[in-house]
Order: sequence, then C-alpha cells, then structure tokens
Amino acid sequence: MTIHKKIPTYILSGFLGSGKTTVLLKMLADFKTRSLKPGIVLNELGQVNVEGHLFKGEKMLEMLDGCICCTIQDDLREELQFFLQEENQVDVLLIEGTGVANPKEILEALTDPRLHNGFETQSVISLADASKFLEYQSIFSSSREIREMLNEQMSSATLILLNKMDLIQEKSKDKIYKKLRKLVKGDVEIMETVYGNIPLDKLLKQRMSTVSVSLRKQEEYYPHTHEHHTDHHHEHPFKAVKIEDIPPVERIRFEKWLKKLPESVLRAKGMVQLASPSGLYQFQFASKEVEMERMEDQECSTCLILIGYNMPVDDLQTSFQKEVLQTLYA
Ligand SMILES: Nc1nc2c(ncn2[C@@H]2O[C@H](COP(=O)(O)OP(=O)(O)OP(=O)(O)O)[C@@H](O)[C@H]2O)c(=O)[nH]1
Repeated sequence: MTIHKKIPTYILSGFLGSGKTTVLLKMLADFKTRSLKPGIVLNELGQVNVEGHLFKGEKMLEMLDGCICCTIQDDLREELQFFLQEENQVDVLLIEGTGVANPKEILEALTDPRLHNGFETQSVISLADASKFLEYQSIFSSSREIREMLNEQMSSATLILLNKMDLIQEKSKDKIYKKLRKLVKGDVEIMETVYGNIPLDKLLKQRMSTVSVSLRKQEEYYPHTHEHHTDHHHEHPFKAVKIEDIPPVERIRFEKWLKKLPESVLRAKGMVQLASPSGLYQFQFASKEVEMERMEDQECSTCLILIGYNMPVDDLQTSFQKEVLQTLYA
C-alpha cells in the first residue's frame, strides 16, 4: 500500500438530537467552497439512515443498526480502511457517532495499530443541547445511563459546542456552565452556538496532537470472534424502534403525538407521507420541537424511528395506531 499523508480526522459527538448532523452539513458546505474533498462515516441506530439523502454525492460510509461504541466497533476499523485506498482518498474525514456513542471508543478504533498511520485525529467536538442539559443532568428527571453517557461525551471532548442557545433563557446559563465546567477537561473551550453556527476555522482547529486511548489490551485489537469483551457493556441500554409502512398521516395529529411522547423517548425521526399538504416529508423531533421538510426525492419509503431509553414499545405502537392512524382511517 502506498503511504500517504495522514488524513485529518474529526469526531463529532453529542447526545441524541444535540445537533451533530446540523454541524456536519455546515462543515461539508464549507469544505466544498475550499475545494476540499471530505469523507464521512455516519453511524445510525436503527437500520435506516433517514438522513442519507442529505449527503448525496459524498464519499460516505454508513454503519447502520448498531452503535460504533459496541456492536460494530470492529467493523469501523475495517471500514476506515476504505479511506486508505488510493481510489477513495479524501482530504479530511468526519466521523459522526450515534447520539449514544462514546467518543473514546471511536478514538480507540482510530488508534488501532493497523490504522493510526492513516488518520490523525484533530479534535473531538462534542455538542451539548443547552435546552436539555440541566434536565439530563438531573438525578430527578434523568437516568444514570443518560448522565453517564453525557458525561463521557463531555469529558472526552477537545471542543464543546453548547448548542440550541436560542431555546434557553439567560438565567439558566450560569447553572449550565457550572455543571459543564465540572465535566470538561480543564482548559477545553466551550462555545455557544445556535444551529451549530461558528466560524469553521475555530471548529477545525487542531486541538489534539497525539491520541493514546486504550480501553482494551493490545492483543484484543485482533479479535478472532465477535464475542464481547469483559470490560465492555453487553446490552446497550439505548434502543431504536422502527415502525415501517406507515399510511399517510395528518400533520397536526402526528405533531401532537410526537410532542406527547413519554420522556423515555429521547429522539424521533423518519419519513412520513402527509395527507395534507400531501407529500413525503422528513421529520425531526428533538428537544420537544418538531421540524418537517418536504423531501426532494418523493420515492423513499416511510418509516418512523424512535430512540430512547427503556421505551414502552407496545404502548408507543398502540398510541400511534390510536392517536395518529385510527382517527384518520376509522
Ligand atoms: N432550535 C434549535 N434547533 C436546532 C439547533 N441545532 C439543531 N437543531 C434542530 O434539532 C434537531 C436535531 O438536530 P440534528 O443535527 O439532527 O441532531 P443530531 O445530534 O445529529 O441527532 P441524532 O441523529 O439523534 O444523533 C433538528 O431538527 C435540527 O434542525 C439549534 O441551535 N436550535
């Protein structure tokens, strides 16, 4: 294999719905204006990448139905090899973890002895959703797993974007900073953003030089089986549920149902056919807000993905049937 310059690599981490994809798209747009060729590794919980159409024409690897941090970490190592091949060369690589991935695990894959000559991690950019931060940190309104995941994402970051600042009141800021400062490493910069808007130079600044993270023993880098290691959690507590083949829905009812979802549902997204205005729409539900956008490609199939922690799956399916579908098809 020809030896090339190491590919500058950025890891985007952040809890479900914090704004990773929003930032990724901005980075891509900016790379284009600078004639830089980016590569992307996307990781989604739940079999379909509903945002795939946003990245048309990019060199992209998708890792579906799993989470970089556990089931497919070995696959990530293998797939990174893709970008080391002559015909797939890129100028910069962006890796977006699922909202429940621990960036340390991604770093670990990048430091695999077979890969570390190929990639140079520049920064671990972690997004925090300012509007949800205090709620997720609270022992009263959040679970230990959520707090631990958030804390991992904050403590392994080399840059924090405190995003969704438009959704919070000035008076919450002090409280957020107090908590956040306890979690991040000493001098890590925290930048406040709305829709991830910050100058690209700040975003792309190299904020780490050498990466040495090892969660496993050296010999375990070469697993012979797909068994999990003893130091690794087996069952991921965060799950994705997918509902497919959804008949057209009525926008108002659907939005109302989304907004009433139990707290255990942390994120929802997908594609639905609206009855009126008719057409295929991509929707996003995060921080209790719904966004809908008409799809350019009207041929995609509909699906609804709910991501959460200990979700009452049967109840969700029933309430979707009852509150969104039956009223329309009774
Ligand atoms: N109000 C507000 N909404 C935002 C902001 N940033 C992103 N959003 C919206 O929040 C939703 C989730 O944003 P994404 O960028 O998809 O978040 P993500 O971190 O990639 O989400 P996952 O796919 O769950 O990991 C979308 O509807 C965004 O448009 C912000 O600063 N303010």
